[in-house]
Amino acid sequence: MDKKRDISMAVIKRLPKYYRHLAELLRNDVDRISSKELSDKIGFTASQIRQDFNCFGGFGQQGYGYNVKELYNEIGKILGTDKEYNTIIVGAGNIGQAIANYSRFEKVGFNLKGIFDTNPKLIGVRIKDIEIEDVDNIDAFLSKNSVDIGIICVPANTAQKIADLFVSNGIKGIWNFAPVDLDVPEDVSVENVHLLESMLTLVYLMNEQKAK
Ligand SMILES: NC(=O)c1ccc[n+]([C@@H]2O[C@H](COP(=O)([O-])OP(=O)(O)OC[C@H]3O[C@@H](n4cnc5c(N)ncnc54)[C@H](O)[C@@H]3O)[C@@H](O)[C@H]2O)c1
Repeated sequence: MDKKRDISMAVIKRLPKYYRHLAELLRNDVDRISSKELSDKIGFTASQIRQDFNCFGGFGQQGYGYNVKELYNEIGKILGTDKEYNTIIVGAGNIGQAIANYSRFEKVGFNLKGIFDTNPKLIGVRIKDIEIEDVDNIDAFLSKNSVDIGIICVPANTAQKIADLFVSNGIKGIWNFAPVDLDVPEDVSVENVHLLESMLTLVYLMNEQKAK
């Protein structure tokens, strides 16, 4: 059975948070946890948690609470962290370099394979063990290397061009940091990280609190 079928985006968006908290419980050698204890830890209500888990078959809660390791593995499978993903970054400026230097991604199976830019001052510079290449080499690179996720860290006015380049080379996942809505075919998934939108949400929430 396809467990992901008909699952709402709201539930899917909560899964990474469950996954992160379960990883912490595992690091702290916690074997079992009830939905009430998870609720105290995560902040979602216990009934919300049970409802979320029921979408995926309930994860076989028996007796007292959930088996943390099993729950962690199951949620990992649903999210797809039981596989590894090859990634490339296009745009090696502030954001691109920050992502390239963030070591946690590799620990959970996101393997950075290439970094591309147009700036001659950056081409040839190494970030960790990867040399930044000219973006003109990207077609050749992608014809030789299998890449799952393309990460867009270029200015907004070139982001669509880079997305088109990814799509034409068969990349099916795009992590987009540029503040534009990309136009891609249906079988290509895009996750936008629009920092300004996030900041505007924060400001809205702060002002709402003040108004109470
Ligand atoms: N830095 C932030 O805090 C921040 C916040 C929100 C959004 N963003 C967005 O993220 C993106 C990157 O931001 P940044 O601060 O890292 O910018 P940046 O100017 O530091 O880096 C952009 C890099 O893209 C390269 N580039 C330009 N055109 C290219 C092309 N066609 N192919 C390959 N490389 C190309 C540039 O040479 C540069 O190195 C932008 O769209 C920006 O709006 C950044």
